[in-house]
Amino acid sequence: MAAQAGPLVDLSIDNDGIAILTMNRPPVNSLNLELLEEIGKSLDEVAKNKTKSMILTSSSPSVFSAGLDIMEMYKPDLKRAEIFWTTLQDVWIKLFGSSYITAAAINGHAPAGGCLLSMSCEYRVMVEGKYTIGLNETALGIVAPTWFMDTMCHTIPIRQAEYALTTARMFTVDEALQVGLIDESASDKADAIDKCKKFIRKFDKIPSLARAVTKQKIREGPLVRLQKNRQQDTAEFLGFLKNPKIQQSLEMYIQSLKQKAAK
Ligand SMILES: CCCCCCCC/C=C\C=C\CC(=O)SCCNC(=O)CCNC(=O)[C@H](O)C(C)(C)COP(=O)(O)OP(=O)(O)OC[C@H]1O[C@@H](n2cnc3c(N)ncnc32)[C@H](O)[C@@H]1OP(=O)(O)O
Repeated sequence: MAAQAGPLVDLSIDNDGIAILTMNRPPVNSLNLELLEEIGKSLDEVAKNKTKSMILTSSSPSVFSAGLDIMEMYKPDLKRAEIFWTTLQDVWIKLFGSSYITAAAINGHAPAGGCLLSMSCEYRVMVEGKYTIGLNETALGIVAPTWFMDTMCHTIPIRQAEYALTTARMFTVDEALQVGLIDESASDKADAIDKCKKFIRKFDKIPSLARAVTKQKIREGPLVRLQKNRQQDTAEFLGFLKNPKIQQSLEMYIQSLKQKAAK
């Protein structure tokens, strides 16, 4: 993977007071520990500055995020793996449970953890193209954690979520629109950001405390479930990493990604 040039995230506030959080870990914004830590810090900053809303996007021209960095799971240092997993849990709790308005401008592929980040926002606009979005864990021989599943069930009907999760379904932009996995499509990133802003402006006349408490109450179930089971969830993740069969599957998957990239 290319050496990192520049900061892993960019957090800017536009003239309307909307925070734009851009992931910047080329080539595919795979979520390693350092990127997750930076996303977490940015979410803290948005909350601390009482910014009314945030749009999550990517600096890549074709990938929103490739999901978790597989190298964090392949033959890992277990201490680092534990910190990696708890940092991912923290990011999800901060984003899914945020009081400010959130939207994702999905300007490219969004598999697995990339799909999770976008589903944790309140609104999704995806750029048209040959991009796909979904939770593909079962195709890798992995069981998506319960909070990944909960987030999908919070986004699309449970019947569709069960079918998508068990079949590792990756949705095209049109399919995602049809099932409600995304709310709108856009012609390019600028259009996606504009559409996210239009969504955010819908709340101009809604009292912000009522909006925030309503959001947090409707999201309370999945949040409480993870908060109560955090240690067990982490133990399951570490147990999964110690399984030789899983390590073998990850090795094969890494090889297939590298072969595809070399073509
Ligand atoms: C019983 C209860 C058990 C509970 C246990 C809990 C277990 C849960 C564990 C894990 C959960 C995991 C969720 C995840 O997020 S796993 C990650 C899944 N992600 C993917 O499968 C996506 C893989 N990537 C792609 O499909 C493509 O890269 C794509 C995003 C579509 C972009 O395609 P393209 O632009 O053509 O880029 P390349 O494929 O050429 O890739 C460029 C280089 O980037 C490397 N790469 C890609 N994805 C990843 C990744 N996720 N992690 C690390 N590295 C990645 C790829 O190998 C290329 O590298 P190189 O240039 O060195 O060859």
